[in-house]
Amino acid sequence: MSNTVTEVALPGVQKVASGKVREIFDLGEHLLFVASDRISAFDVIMPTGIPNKGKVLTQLSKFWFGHLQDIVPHHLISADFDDLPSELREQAPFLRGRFMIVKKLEMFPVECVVRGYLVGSGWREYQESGSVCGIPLPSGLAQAQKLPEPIFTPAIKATDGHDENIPFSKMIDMIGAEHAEALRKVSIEIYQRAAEHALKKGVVIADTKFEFGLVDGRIVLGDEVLTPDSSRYWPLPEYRTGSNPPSYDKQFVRDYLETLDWDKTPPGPELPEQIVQGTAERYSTCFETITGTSLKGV
Ligand SMILES: N#Cc1c(N)ncnc1-c1cnn(CCN2CCOCC2)c1
Repeated sequence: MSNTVTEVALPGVQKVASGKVREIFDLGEHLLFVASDRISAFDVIMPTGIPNKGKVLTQLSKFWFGHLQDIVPHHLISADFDDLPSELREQAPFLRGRFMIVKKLEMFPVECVVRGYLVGSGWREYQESGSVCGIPLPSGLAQAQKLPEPIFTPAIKATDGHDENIPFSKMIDMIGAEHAEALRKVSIEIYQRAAEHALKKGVVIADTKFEFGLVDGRIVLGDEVLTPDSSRYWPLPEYRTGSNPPSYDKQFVRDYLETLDWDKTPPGPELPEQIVQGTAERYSTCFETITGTSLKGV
């Protein structure tokens, strides 16, 4: 069984990008996205992986791409093992379930963030200014309160790797008003569709980040989509306003790390087996709750 925590290298395939938990490879006509089992907490990658995390996040993206394709086309071509090139099927069996073959897009250099609830950096900014990313909000909102309407708060990837919120006016300067307005509209629409579906299943999707690109001048949804890595997932039964609600997927890890004398800088501490197994169960339960299907057999 390969180690799906360390960076993936694939025979005869060029790696074009590497992120905290994913790698991107060039297959020639298409790209190959590979999701590892790495997990980060407090922006630090843990040395211990979560079994099947990469598979869960890949299969969740596949589900959401299908669920949203009547609103916006997407870049996913296949996540089926049989569609991999034969040398990868033979030499990288660990890819099963944790990869996406995607169309090459002309990417917009903007992260399209939609916030449905007042939490995180948005809550901190609201406390100081009564607004989020320059968007004025009603007074008297509580932490984690559902916003009257979802808000669109674009961001760019700063040189240090962190996300930097930008005003919508800067997004217009970067990509033009027509594309900026189209991305804002479609981002809010697909967030609302997904949040409504998840809520019926007992899950709050508080906010999320989309990425888009162009193919033949048409807007196409890229990246991963509506996963617990790109979104805040909260279990509805534990949702309360007035504090930071527990994360559906990462709370076990966060609570454990808070018991340690760790300064939240790398390297992260090893995770005990019961934290690993409990988190793995949360991810597979999350997948089954959202999709209504089992991960077995993927
Ligand atoms: N998805 C996808 C995709 C694709 N389907 N085709 C070509 N390239 C990419 C690609 C490669 N890297 N990234 C992340 C770029 N982000 C942009 C916003 O800012 C953060 C970084 C996307």
